[in-house]
Amino acid sequence: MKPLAMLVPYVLRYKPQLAGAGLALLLAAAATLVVPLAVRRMIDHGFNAADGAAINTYFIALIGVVAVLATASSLRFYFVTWLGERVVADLRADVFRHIATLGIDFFDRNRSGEITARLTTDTTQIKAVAGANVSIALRNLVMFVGAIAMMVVTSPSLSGLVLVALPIVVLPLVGFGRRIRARSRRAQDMLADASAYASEAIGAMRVVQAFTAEGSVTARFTRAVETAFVAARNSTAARAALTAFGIFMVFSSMVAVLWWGAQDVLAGRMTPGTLGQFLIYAVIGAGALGELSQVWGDIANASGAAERLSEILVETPSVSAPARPQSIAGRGAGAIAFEAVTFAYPEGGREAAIREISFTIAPGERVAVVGPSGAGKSTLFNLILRFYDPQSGRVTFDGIDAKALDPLALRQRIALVPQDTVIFAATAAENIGFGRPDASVDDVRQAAKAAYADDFLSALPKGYETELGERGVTLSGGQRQRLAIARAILKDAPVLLLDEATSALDAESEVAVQAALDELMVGRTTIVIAHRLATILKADRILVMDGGTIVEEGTHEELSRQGGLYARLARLQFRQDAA
Ligand SMILES: Nc1ncnc2c1ncn2[C@@H]1O[C@H](COP(=O)(O)OP(=O)(O)OP(=O)(O)O)[C@@H](O)[C@H]1O
Repeated sequence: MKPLAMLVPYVLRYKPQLAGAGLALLLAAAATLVVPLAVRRMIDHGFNAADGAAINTYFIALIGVVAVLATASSLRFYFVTWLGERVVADLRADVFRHIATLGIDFFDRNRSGEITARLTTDTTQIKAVAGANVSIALRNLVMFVGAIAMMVVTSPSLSGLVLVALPIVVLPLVGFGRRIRARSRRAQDMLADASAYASEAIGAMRVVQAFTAEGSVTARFTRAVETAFVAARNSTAARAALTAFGIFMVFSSMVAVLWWGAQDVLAGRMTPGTLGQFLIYAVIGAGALGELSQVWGDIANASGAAERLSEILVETPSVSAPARPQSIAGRGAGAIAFEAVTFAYPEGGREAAIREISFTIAPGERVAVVGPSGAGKSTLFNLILRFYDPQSGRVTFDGIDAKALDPLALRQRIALVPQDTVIFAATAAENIGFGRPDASVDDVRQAAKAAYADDFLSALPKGYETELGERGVTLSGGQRQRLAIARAILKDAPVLLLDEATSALDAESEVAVQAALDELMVGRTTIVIAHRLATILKADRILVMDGGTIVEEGTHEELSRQGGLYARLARLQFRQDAA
């Protein structure tokens, strides 16, 4: 049950509720255990006493006890369920916070659907346990211990018999619990697999339908669900066996003890009332043990889920700030340099994506990076943003090694306009203010104006407050690009990384996007992965990449004259649109 230990610090944050739950629990248990005492008195004295008043007192007292029991039980339920919900809410937030700090390589390695499943289904499993089941388990544990104690008080000799039988019942239960945990872990893994596949397929439904792949996608999902079912069935079978075993062992040993007690009563060594009282305690104890064995299964389940969560929590960010990071002066000048940088992706096999690359870009310089597909252009961006650290060489920002910087401080000084703009399910204003949540409405509007996005944004049904993204208005390609540019303008960073879209826009959008970009590039160090001739012509310098190295460097005229890779690309590949 070790994985569940991770929950302890979470539960301990809420000591008052914990104390409330504990108190209610003890009260309820005590009330339950008082009842048999009254029953014995009734059997042994009550029925042959002529005094009806005594009987009445017993019954009234009994109602009082039941009232305490009812109140305490309801309080226990409330506090414990509250704790479960609270702990899981905290846990979810913590796991997400942690995920957000992890290096990009973590997201290369793990499917996003799989991570989401851990955040949702695994935590739900834990909620069931941290809430209701712990409550049931604790109640039954207290009841069990209480019942045993009262049995000893009632009849030490009969209790001795019970205590001998106990280990025979309990020890196998523990073994079962282990088996269940392993199986449940597997069931959760399979389920996460299925949901990861579903979210991938649903996200790509356009492509799925365009290729009429509905059938094969559905078949694959069905298979994944089927595997998850088999895993769940195996785990359930183990739990069912546990339940049968638990109930049989508990009740058969009780019957044996009862038979023994009956002999004592017949021989006159024990009053019938005492046996009755003992019997009720035995039923309570046995019932508690039976329930415990069921809950044990649930707890084992949750333990599997907790294990999956802790695997995420122990992941350490591959890129993090050094103990004492150096600081960039003020806003930063925006000088970028690569010094003999070699880098291979963690998942990319042994082949380096870039090799021994060196270049210097002065503040305010405008550099175009060109090269065939797979040359390593995007990898340059990944290293400048410090999504990864190079295996050898250094990447510097204003002369400081990126590894000596806090990645947050570094990224705050870089604005990225990616090839495909991600629009979040949020309002247009929130989408633009993404990198600067504190920006005022006015700032957002200014940025949108500069990005030539104000016209179409103002024309939306609710203007800047219109919901965009999955559940809202869909923007056209050119509009999305201008929104991304507005986002970058608002961020106002000294360095701009621009991954030019390969797809052509219609002439009018193209002009707007180009004008927006010109606005954005003013006064910033700009590195652009260029696909358009117009962009390349405006660059101060062109870096030509091929196979992970820089093969040519110069201006358009110089490189065209050389008649190398650039001249060939310029002829075949760069879009020569107007503007
Ligand atoms: N996350 C990754 N994990 C493993 N390998 C990667 C990863 N990203 C890129 N690569 C590999 O690194 C090499 C360089 O890729 P990169 O994306 O930098 O090329 P590019 O020049 O930007 O190409 P394109 O113009 O097609 O986008 C390629 O061989 C690619 O397969």
